[in-house]
Amino acid sequence: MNKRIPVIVISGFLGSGKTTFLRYLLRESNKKFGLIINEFGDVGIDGDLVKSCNGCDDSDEGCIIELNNGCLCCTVQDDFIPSIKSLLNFNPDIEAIIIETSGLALPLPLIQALNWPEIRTSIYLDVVIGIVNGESMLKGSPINDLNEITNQYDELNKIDHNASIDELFEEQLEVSDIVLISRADVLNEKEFKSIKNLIKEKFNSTVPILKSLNGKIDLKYIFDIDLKKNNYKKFISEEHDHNHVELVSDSVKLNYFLDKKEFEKEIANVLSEIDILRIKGRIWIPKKSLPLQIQIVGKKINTWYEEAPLNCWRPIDSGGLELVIISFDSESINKFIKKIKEKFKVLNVLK
Ligand SMILES: Nc1nc2c(ncn2[C@@H]2O[C@H](COP(=O)(O)OP(=O)(O)OP(=O)(O)O)[C@@H](O)[C@H]2O)c(=O)[nH]1
Repeated sequence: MNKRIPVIVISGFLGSGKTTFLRYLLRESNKKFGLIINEFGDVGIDGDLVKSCNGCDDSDEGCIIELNNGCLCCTVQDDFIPSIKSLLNFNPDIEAIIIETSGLALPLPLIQALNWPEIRTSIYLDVVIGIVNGESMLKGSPINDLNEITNQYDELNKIDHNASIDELFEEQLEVSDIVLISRADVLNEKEFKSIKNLIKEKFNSTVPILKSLNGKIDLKYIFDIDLKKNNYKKFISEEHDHNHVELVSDSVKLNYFLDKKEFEKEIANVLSEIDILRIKGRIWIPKKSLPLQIQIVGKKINTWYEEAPLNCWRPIDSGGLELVIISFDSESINKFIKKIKEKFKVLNVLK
């Protein structure tokens, strides 16, 4: 009989640090993983960022499946089960499967699906990791700048998103066997402890709550069997609401010339006028051999040069930009795209 393959689930709100942790895990563990990367937005930036870490090159993509449908928990039958089957069929030598859920996915339906008859003889759920943005939790919310963002929507008399964000956050943490507090590098000891206590009290949690410094943790918590709690098991038979935080996303490609400094300055200016939840993508700067990776959470801008896979979009002979933008409503995304077209020396807009 075949050995069952362990499955590791990584969850956490948008921008909490899931891909950063996954990249660390892939680089540091000497294992062959199959990966399912679920993203919100039609351009797979996260998948591109993990390809180089997983030892897969462009000709070996069978071990990474990218699902850009925003919510794996809603497409279990159509996407998730076939993805698990395909990983197992094409990569009989994988030692574990890692699922990075989108920041909007409710982990419970996914966890329950791992027990479906079609796949449960081949795999088993090993550990659920919940990641929390430590910097934003200092302000009392899983999202950076939530107050500013909700003020904007209150003014527009739109919707109150707090309830569903809280529910999503709660479910992500309730089912976790390990909680990682990201951005521990920018927290002092007192701040880390206060967030840890808050999580412990709120969720009556006895699971390990660890510091994650740019994804770095002690990996014995992932691979040491004795430390695992199977915390999700107590929720497995419960009926849960399947309400979602309503978000929208769009993407933009532009041909333009800017350097790194100018880009960061201009984008900070745009973001001082418009609140956007999450932006990711890359820009190609003329004469630079590597693209500049762009990661923005709230107003926090992070950039670095790193290769992108050969099959991703690139401008032909000039500089260019490709961004995925995620927000609570399309109005602010449209405003954002309009602004960057005005501010940057755009040559043409590509769709
Ligand atoms: N300083 C610092 N930055 C971090 C840390 N973890 C993540 N980040 C940054 O936070 C941003 C978002 O991190 P990601 O790992 O892409 O977050 P994510 O949860 O995968 O985001 P989504 O895919 O949008 O849900 C990036 O700019 C990261 O470099 C950390 O521990 N410290």
